[in-house]
Amino acid sequence: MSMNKLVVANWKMNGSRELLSALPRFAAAAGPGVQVAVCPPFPLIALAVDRGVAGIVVGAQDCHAAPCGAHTGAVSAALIAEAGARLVIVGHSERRRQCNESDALVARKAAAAVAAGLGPLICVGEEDEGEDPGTVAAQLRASLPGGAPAGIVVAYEPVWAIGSGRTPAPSRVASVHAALRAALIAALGDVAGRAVPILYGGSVDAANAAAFTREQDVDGVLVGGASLDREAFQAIIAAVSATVTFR
Ligand SMILES: O=C[C@H](O)COP(=O)(O)O
Repeated sequence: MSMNKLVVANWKMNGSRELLSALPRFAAAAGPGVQVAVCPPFPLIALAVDRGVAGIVVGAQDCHAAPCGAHTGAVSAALIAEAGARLVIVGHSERRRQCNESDALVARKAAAAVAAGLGPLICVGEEDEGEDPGTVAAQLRASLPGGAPAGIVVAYEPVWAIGSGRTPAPSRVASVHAALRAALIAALGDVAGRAVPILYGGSVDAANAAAFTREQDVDGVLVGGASLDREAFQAIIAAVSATVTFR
């Protein structure tokens, strides 16, 4: 049995057409059982897909909750899927903060993603260091789409760790992930709840990535700043690959 890992790059409002030339290098760094995904800004999604790099999944960073309509500047999940993306980040803390996105809106966006055939990567995380893991689990419960949604990924991103160079101890990440796993099992049932990958995000780098992904229920990492540096992201993929075990 393999224990697979997922390494996701969130370029945020960064990156360039030129940086897409690094995709083959990222794919080459992934060992067996490791899937790499890259989420560039919207204008680069179709370009990234058109590169046709085997082993790289392309994703978006947000979608609108409505299937279509008069929402100037917004992008629907269906159009993201048509561009060739396979997943979409929803509920990132930067959008929750900067765009006042609520758990209920995140849940609607996740539902829109599922309806369009995309896997929603739902982000949750506490604002302040040391908050009860139950707070994060409650945020996840309120951010999940209804029904029996397919393709969900969850990312635990403590807000205080994002872009700060500070990280929680791997054991703290493991305890939050355990609470998130329990919430997923309660909401989706045992089999579906256990199948959802739960990623850690927040100041992940090549030096700490392996320590997180060795923990129980840490199924990969969501990487911001370090994913913009070719060498750094390649090293993160390699470090996570080294933690994959087969038995
Ligand atoms: O989506 C990525 C996270 O916000 C983490 O960003 P960071 O790796 O720059 O801390």
